[in-house]
Amino acid sequence: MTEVSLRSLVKRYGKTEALKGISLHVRHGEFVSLLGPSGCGKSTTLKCIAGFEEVSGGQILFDERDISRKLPEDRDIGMVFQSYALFPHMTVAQNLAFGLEMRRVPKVEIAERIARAMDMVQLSAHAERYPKALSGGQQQRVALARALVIEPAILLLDEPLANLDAKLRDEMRGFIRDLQKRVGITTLYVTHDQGEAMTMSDRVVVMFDGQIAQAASPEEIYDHPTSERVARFVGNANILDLAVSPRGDGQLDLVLPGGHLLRVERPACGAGGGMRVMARPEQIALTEPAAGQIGGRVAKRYFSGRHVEYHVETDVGPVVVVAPTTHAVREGEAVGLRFDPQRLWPVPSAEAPAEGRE
Ligand SMILES: Nc1ncnc2c1ncn2[C@@H]1O[C@H](COP(=O)(O)OP(=O)(O)OP(=O)(O)O)[C@@H](O)[C@H]1O
Repeated sequence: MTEVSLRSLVKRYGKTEALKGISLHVRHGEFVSLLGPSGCGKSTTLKCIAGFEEVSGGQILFDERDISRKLPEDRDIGMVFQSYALFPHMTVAQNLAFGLEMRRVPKVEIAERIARAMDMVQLSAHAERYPKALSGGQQQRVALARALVIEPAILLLDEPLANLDAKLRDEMRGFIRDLQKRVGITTLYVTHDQGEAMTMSDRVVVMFDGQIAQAASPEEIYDHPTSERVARFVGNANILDLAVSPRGDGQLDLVLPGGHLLRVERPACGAGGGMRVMARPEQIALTEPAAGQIGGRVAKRYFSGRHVEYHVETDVGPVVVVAPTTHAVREGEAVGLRFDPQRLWPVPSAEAPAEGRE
């Protein structure tokens, strides 16, 4: 197993600075997702690690070895792309054998390793088929087997599920994660799908504009985003403009329009500057009007089968609440909203007014 360290990595394409000095440490056997909108530099990061792109500055280390200048074939990586990139004129077994033959692995061992890899991706019966005789999901499993059969130190996956339909994508998430755990291989996974990143990863790295905005566990990213932008990108977030007053004991007082006072933890990321308050839709309770900390009126109601989403007009602006389907509130009805101070999270905001305003 291998650790990966990126140190102040810079990549320029002409005048475009695709990576603006990113630093990241990926531990032995860790599954880390790079998540962000199109053009934020996810694929460029992976290509630099793989050696398909030359870095413009900074270092890439595998364990303590600086591999920034090594050729891709000398980096000991396995890679899977969005397009399956299997050789169409070769059978599945031949596709897997290719990388091993290049590495001059003895024939007997090649056969054993192919058999093991095919078993790992549960496709042993398909070894003699050609790629076109396989479904998209099966082809992607072959691509995984081909990446793993060379027993690389690191596995790099660039949007491997993007070409699959929604149901298959869900199945493949679990499949890839289980396989990665079994093999115990250090893995970097690129996706713009936050559901994928959250369900599969030990750690999620959120990137914007060639920089890392936050790197943390899925739970930490979801509950404690370090900026409004991360809060909005990962899951649904109500960002509320409330009067925020810092206290001496490391907490913050939030004052609601009706006068209710909520005391919340002051996040380390909010040391100075403006603050807004994040409330996740499923963490707000819908009540009778009199029982709410603030009042509102249901403007829209969307039933999704699993839950109901309410868009509520309130004194602090529109608030989205997700409630169980047992709630039966109609559009136009007056409601109350209750916030759990433990679940409210202040986020620094460039645009928000300074702390302490009334
Ligand atoms: N070969 C290239 N030549 C010039 N600019 C490039 C090249 N590859 C990437 N870029 C630019 O670098 C930036 C980062 O691109 P990158 O492909 O890493 O983004 P991404 O986050 O992977 O996006 P996507 O999800 O759309 O693939 C973008 O502004 C892109 O236009």
